[in-house]
Amino acid sequence: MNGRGIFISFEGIDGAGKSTHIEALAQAFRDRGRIVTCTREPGGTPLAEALRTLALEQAMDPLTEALLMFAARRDHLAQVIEPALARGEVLVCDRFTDATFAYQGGGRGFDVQVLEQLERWVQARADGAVRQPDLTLLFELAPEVAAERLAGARVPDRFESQPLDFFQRVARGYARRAEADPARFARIDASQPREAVWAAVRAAVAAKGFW
Ligand SMILES: Nc1ncnc2c1ncn2[C@@H]1O[C@H](COP(=O)(O)OP(=O)(O)O)[C@@H](O)[C@H]1O
Ligand SMILES: Cc1cn([C@H]2C[C@H](O)[C@@H](COP(=O)(O)OP(=O)(O)O)O2)c(=O)[nH]c1=O
Repeated sequence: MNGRGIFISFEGIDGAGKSTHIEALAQAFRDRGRIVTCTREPGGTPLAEALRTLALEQAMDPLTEALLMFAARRDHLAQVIEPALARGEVLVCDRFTDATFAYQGGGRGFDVQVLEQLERWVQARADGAVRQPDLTLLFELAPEVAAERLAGARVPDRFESQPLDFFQRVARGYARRAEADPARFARIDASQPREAVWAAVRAAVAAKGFW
């Protein structure tokens, strides 16, 4: 059963606990009869996954890194996100543009005005509006705690191996985005036990009237 298209993004620093809940949220929508696409950024199409590998493994200057993120996003929007929303499906995405503002803008210190221009170009919809998620679940957790959770959990990539102060800047970048658009964001205290975090995710989705 399809309804109106719903676009939900998961955001937060590495190790905040996003991946732990994404599939459960997708399943909860499926249990309510919805068709769900679970996807991620950078990635989600063959081209964008190739760009992801480059961005996560190769050293590059900050503008190149930002352009790769937006190039991957453009392909993902055109091939996957916009078609799924047009079909009235639910699209759950592990990170979207807020991650670029947090990691490239906050973490790397890249010019946020340039990112805003890229955002307007890359996310332009056919009707001229700028595509944004309908709901962004922002998992907030102290970088020290996230680093402890990640220690030993997986091999760190080029971002995960950054020092704590990088993630403090990333977290501030996310907070600025949330403050600028509070209606879109649900800020979730990710320091709670898994069950309490899951309850907060469900409550945020319910508060939007999505089920
Ligand atoms: N609420 C929680 N309390 C303690 N550990 C958690 C919690 N949520 C997730 N974890 C663990 O923390 C680690 C990082 O979680 P993950 O979901 O992969 O984070 P992310 O996708 O945000 O990088 C994993 O080992 C996961 O099992
Ligand atoms: C979408 C996006 C991700 N990133 C970074 C954040 C993450 O460290 C990394 C990959 O995200 P993620 O999929 O969360 O990594 P993992 O599969 O290891 O959990 O890319 C950016 O720097 N900018 C962006 O625009």
